[in-house]
Amino acid sequence: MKLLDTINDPADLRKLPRTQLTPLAHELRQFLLDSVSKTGGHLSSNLGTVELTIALHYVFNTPEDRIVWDVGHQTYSHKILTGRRERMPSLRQLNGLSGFPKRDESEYDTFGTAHSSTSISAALGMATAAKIKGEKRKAIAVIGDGSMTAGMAFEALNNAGVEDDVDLLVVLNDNDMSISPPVGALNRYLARLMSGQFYAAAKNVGKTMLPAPMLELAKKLEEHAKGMVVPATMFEEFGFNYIGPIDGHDLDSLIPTLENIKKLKGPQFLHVVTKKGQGYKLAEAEPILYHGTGKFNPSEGIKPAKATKITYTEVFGNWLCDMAHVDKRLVGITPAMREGSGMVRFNQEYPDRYFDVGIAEQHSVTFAGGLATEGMKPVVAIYSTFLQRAYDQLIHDVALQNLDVTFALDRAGLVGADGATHAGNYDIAYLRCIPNMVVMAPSDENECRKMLTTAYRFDGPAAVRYPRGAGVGAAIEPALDVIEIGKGVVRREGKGVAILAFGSMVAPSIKAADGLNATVADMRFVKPLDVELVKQLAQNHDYLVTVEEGCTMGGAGSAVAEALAEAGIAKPLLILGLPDRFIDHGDPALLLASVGLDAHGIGKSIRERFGIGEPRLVVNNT
Ligand SMILES: Cc1ncc(C[n+]2csc(CCOP(=O)(O)OP(=O)(O)O)c2C)c(N)n1
Ligand SMILES: CC(=O)[C@@H](O)[C@H](O)COP(=O)(O)O
Ligand SMILES: [Mg+2]
Repeated sequence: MKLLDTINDPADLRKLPRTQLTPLAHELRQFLLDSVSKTGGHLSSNLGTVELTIALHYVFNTPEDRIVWDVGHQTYSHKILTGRRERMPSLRQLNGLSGFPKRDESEYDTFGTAHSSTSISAALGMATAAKIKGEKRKAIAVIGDGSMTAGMAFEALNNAGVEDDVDLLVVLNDNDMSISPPVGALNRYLARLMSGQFYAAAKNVGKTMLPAPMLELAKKLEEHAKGMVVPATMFEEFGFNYIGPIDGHDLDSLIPTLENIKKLKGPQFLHVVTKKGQGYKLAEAEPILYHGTGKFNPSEGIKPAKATKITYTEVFGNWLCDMAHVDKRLVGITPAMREGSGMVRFNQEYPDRYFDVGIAEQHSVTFAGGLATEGMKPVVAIYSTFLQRAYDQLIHDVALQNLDVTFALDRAGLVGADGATHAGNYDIAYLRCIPNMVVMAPSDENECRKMLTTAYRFDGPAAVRYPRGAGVGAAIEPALDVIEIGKGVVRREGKGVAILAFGSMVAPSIKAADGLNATVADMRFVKPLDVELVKQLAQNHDYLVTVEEGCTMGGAGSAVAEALAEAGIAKPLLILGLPDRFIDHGDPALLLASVGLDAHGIGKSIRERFGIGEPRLVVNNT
């Protein structure tokens, strides 16, 4: 029997002798590779945290001690060791295991994560609660070097470092990678800590320039460095007891260190060094490719995808390069999502105008604002869900000053396997209420390109929101043409019912309209809304329907309702979109169908609401 099969919860793990942990790690790594290659998922980060996960559950008394995993994309080993091994084949599928920690999935998932850099704040909250309630337990935040770049992580360190009597441990899992290669001064600093050069530099500086007491300090630094218990200026300055760096794949190093830390009070900081993709050569060599995978054969590795339809992300990436070619003022900004946002080619072709600012959505928006004040033309490529982080910056630092920033909002609407945390359901509602903003939603790839150009040429803040994956397969015109701002187009003439569709919902609405003989308008603009078109459709039809892949509350349908009310038009109006609940992970088409946003669902909702019968089957008897 395999060791792994005997572990149904961490209590079983803690019964094993230390000598069995290394064989267990081998089994776990093999299980991960087999399992993720069949389901898809976040592979490299999980392969890199096998030993760390075993060590944490072995040393600490989970779930009594709380572990908060930052982002949570590295928690598959944690799921396997906490009673969910047999559910791994359902990972990220409808009604299956989530790809992230979820409080309602297991008591070991102490905090829901997926957006990065929240773990230290949450663990500090837990440690503080334990202190107030007089309960003895550790709260442990496990955070990656990429996630450590976010302001929020530093806000938490700043808060925690002065709390001498909280039982908090921050484990920095430093694999020298974000999704893409890591960026910024923090990364440089961590690299210096790891190489020990920092201490050599301190010593040299001490010898040549420093007065006697500082020389003494430099000597101490060197001594500590040799003993691997290194005072790291920055984390110590924040008030943490810094320990490390230690090898995060060496259980003989991890376990005694964690056992020692367990006895210490106050904020502790353990710096662990791991390798993304550890143990699977292909992932070690290409951690970016294996960060998030589909299904693949582990003995062959990921094969280049067969040419299928171009994705919206690629439409954006190509547009960005074309626009940069004709306008030297263009700068492209990504908060740590170069690959996902389609900016690899732009990075290669325009390295001086490409800015990966780290996982720093707030900064990315204000940085763009600053660039715009100087006449540059910033394009911020950002996932709809991550722009939520920068809402104040969007209002205060861009829109209020009417600055010329283009927002390319990827992953708008349901995203599928990543689930509710990553779904871009709210951007229409949160953008349309901001003065000065222009908000567009393309119905196909060609319209997307035109809208990006329109947003870019518009002298003010403008957003184009487009979904994950491919569109309808429309031919893309190479020209950089604009469309008229605030104008929709009628795509199908019909009678009785007019469907006012936005973005990705235009295609299924047209299909639905065939069975209803309804009119369909591609509204194109959420803001400014084409009020004239709304009035005209209201005049010529009995019923109006709006359809959007966004929350119905405050969304594009609400905009239409407001316009009708403003014009004093009373017309039966059905608003279709995403309901007022979080929608879990699963296949995107199934998810859309489950909320009635496929052609069948749209047609059905319209018939039911307005009492329109099924289309009669015409039988040709001749
Ligand atoms: C707020 C936010 N922005 C962006 C992301 C997308 N994202 C997920 S993992 C990741 C890289 C994290 O790097 P690190 O913490 O070092 O973990 P690793 O992938 O190296 O294991 C990014 C950018 C996110 N989840 N949350
Ligand atoms: C964990 C995380 O936030 C990212 O890795 C995310 O899963 C990427 O999503 P896409 O696959 O849509 O780029
Ligand atoms: Mg990392």
